[in-house]
Amino acid sequence: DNLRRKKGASLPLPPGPKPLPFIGSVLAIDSNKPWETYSKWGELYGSIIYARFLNQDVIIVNSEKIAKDLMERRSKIYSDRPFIATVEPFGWSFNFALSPYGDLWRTCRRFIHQTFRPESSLNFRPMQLEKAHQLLVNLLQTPEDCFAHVSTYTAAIGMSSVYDYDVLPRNDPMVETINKALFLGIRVMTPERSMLLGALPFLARLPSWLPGATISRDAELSRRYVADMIEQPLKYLQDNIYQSDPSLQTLTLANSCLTSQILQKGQHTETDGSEKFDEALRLSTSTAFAAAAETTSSVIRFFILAMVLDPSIQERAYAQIKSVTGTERMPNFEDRDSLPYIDGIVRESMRWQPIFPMGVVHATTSDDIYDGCFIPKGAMIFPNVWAMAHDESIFPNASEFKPERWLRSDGQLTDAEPPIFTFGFGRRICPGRHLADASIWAAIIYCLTTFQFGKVKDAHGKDIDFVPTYTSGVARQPERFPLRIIPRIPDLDVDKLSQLVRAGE
Ligand code: HEM
Repeated sequence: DNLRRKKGASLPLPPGPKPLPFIGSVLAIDSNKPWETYSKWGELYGSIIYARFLNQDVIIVNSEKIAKDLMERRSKIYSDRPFIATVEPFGWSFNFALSPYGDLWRTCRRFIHQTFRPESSLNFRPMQLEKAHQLLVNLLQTPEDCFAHVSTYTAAIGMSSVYDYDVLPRNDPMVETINKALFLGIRVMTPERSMLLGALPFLARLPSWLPGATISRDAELSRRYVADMIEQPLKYLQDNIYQSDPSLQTLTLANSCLTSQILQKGQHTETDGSEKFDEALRLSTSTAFAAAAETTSSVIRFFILAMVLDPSIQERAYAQIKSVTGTERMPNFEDRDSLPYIDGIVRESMRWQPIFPMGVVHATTSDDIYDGCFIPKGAMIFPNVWAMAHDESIFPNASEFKPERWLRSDGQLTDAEPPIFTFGFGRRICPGRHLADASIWAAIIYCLTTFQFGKVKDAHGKDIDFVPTYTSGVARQPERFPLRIIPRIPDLDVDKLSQLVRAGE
């Protein structure tokens, strides 16, 4: 069973566990934390593992080197996405991040790339700082809604960079729609869960009035929320995109936003007005703002969690900020190179608890041979990003949040590559990573300059400890935890905050 024929030669599949009958192999995996099972298998079988789930070939990759050998160096045949049974029922076909490797994907990817490549992403920095300022105002006024404010911050950046739409400072209806739309889908979009649903497809088709038919009801709700999430911005665009006389066709959107860039390009290409163009426009805009929202906010929540769990880190960070920019102004992007400890924090916030612990699944489009082993066409490739981020030979005491691991003894950043693998691999690597990195840096530096994050205290002034818990699904983030947010500046109010921000501009 462990041998496959290719061009007459028998090559072994990579080592791995014996296939269990029927759905047993999928059920044997804790779908809340599949990376733990795969890491244990790694100890037995090595860094590249073959497993068969139902009738599906799966290759699990536990090392960054092998992930890059396959998905980057051989990206021509490792860039497909597999069929994911939960995509359609949950209304997620809007998301080209899950589309097969083909023409539609290529067009969307090109659209996104032109707006979010490194040089173009710089256009968004003033807007990102403006939103970070709003985040501080929100945290100052209603610190108890911290989690919601972080969502608003990243959704605001997404909506602005994609649609030039300014969200309300709080409780924006579009932001609420995005959050609702993503919440249900994220939980079932893992390949393991989707394979189970694929094997038991009747679950997705049970009438929603049947007691216990949660999946079917969730799917129906998710479809409705996703439709709203796509419709609301489109309606906004229809109402606002052209100046009052549509025959003038003059865009009123900011030049730098994704929609405007695509439309300008579309007006000069043969695809203008075609159905394909419209579809690519719809897919790339809705994917970009959905992909920008909850991902970036999850990283910021992990940062806040790390600060609450070990307050000494914020003190070191604040000491560096004070020594570089003083206390009379907010730092800005030009200060970034002089604040290496903050970059250590940014990198740890990405690495410590990767928000896509199993990356996003790839699939092969041809047979391949790696290290003498056969890799079949159509195999799912699972990059175990968690294992890569917790590789003790690269990150000793990996479960600790330690910004210094990125720093030399003189306090400067080492030459090590930042944990880019948390953004994926090869031709599918996250095209929003430059925007995300700047959003995370801006939020972190603004927060560290302004606030201390701490545990809630009991009646005797003692910290109340808590055990963090996490959401599960294709993306992961901390569940709400109790915290205090204390301004560093005495009597800080909105006016003082504005002065600091203006002085930093
Ligand atoms: C910290 C924040 C973010 C993280 C950790 C993250 C991570 C990822 C990962 C792991 C993938 C899959 C890569 C692969 O298949 O190998 C991905 C894809 C994608 N991301 Fe992000 N992302 C983030 C923010 C963003 C932002 C801000 C945007 C907005 C433009 C974005 C847009 C996309 C798109 C469009 C794809 C699909 C790419 C494709 O399939 O070709 N992401 N992201």
